[in-house]
Amino acid sequence: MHGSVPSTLAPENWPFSLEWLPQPAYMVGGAVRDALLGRTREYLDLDFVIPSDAVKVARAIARHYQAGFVLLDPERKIARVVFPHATADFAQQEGNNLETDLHRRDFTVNAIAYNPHTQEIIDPLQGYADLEQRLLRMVSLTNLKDDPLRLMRAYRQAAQLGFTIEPATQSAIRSLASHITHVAAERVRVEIGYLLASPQGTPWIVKAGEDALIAPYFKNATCESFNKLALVDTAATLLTENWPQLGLELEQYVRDTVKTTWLGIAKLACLVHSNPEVAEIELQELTYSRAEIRAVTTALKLFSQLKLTNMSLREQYFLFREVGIVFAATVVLALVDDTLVEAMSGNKSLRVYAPLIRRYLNPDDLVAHPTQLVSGKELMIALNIPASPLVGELLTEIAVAQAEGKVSTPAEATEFAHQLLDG
Ligand SMILES: Nc1ccn([C@@H]2O[C@H](COP(=O)(O)OP(=O)(O)OP(=O)(O)O)[C@@H](O)[C@H]2O)c(=O)n1
Repeated sequence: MHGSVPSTLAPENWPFSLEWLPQPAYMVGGAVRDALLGRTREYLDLDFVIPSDAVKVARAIARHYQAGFVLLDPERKIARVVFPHATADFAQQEGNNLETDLHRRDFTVNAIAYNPHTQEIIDPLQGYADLEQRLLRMVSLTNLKDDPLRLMRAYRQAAQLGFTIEPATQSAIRSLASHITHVAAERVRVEIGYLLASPQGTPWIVKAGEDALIAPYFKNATCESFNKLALVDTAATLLTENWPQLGLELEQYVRDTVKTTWLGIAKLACLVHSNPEVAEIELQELTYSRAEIRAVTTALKLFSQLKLTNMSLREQYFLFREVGIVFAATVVLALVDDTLVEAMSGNKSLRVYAPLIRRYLNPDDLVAHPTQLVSGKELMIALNIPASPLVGELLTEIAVAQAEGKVSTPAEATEFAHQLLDG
């Protein structure tokens, strides 16, 4: 039918032997879709449908290969086997036959099955034709309604695959938009995370916004907020071209479990309410981690300070202390703001931040990266003072003096603190 079956589907490339699968058994979902598209995946993520005993099969494979086993859904009988470089999910077939199972899925391109025993492709919904046209077409409106996360998955998959959403599907999504709030916020957060993670996601999160899927989470986001997302991508490219090290930082994840890069943090800062307290509530509702919430609110709070010219060394010291590792994301936000406010050419605007960026990237710069000349304990002994907030204040003043070049040795630092006390 579609020529030869791609070799990426072949059991030789699986983390387990075909012998472990009963007959019949089917591979479905993203792995089949991507193989037919010729897309290679960094991480192998296989989905199997088995008419009966799916959990039992998964358990046996996990045991034999000493792989991890997770019972994902005891009711629907779905289990996961986690190999060092791959994951395989085994689900009990829904309904009496494979066709019924495929008819319950989200989009036609995700409803193509492959039988590894016979090497047959089973495609009752003509998903292959949609793959060729690079179209995401719903299986049915009812299916979208049954699991409204699928509304958001459409935009995310369109972004990742470089597809478009078929017009009737898009209308159906619009008509069901209010259903998105029936889905666990955590699942929505994951999809939004993908859309914010790369420039390919930007036009699609804008579309999701136009189709009323984002408003329930970011109630105050306006057209301007969405327009800023593309500016974030541009600003990040500009920074990366000029300071590759800063570009690398933007790609770093804030936390491994919640997949948000610093670039994602800058984009979240564009969508949330400009008041950090309201922003915090919005992000909490989407189940963002505390580290991520703090990153967004810090960037929001500090980006305008980066623009101040003639900042004293003292002010710069406190700015770096507060901004910490959110620096790159904060510069991005400042650049975006410049573009909006002054329609400046990027390069001209970049120059404003160059001195701060150079400090940040220089590990020996004492304003951005102070070292501790004396510890609190040493100070307490040398000055004969008890533990109190005063010790912290003295340490800060020493660090500022060091940044200003007034002290550079432990002895000078102690003497400086002595004078402060006496004065
Ligand atoms: N809300 C969902 C989630 C998944 N699926 C079905 O389950 C398959 C596997 O889901 P998942 O692994 O989440 O996504 P993939 O399509 O494999 O794609 P990706 O790896 O890009 O997320 C999908 O292809 C689709 O057939 C669905 O119908 N509805």
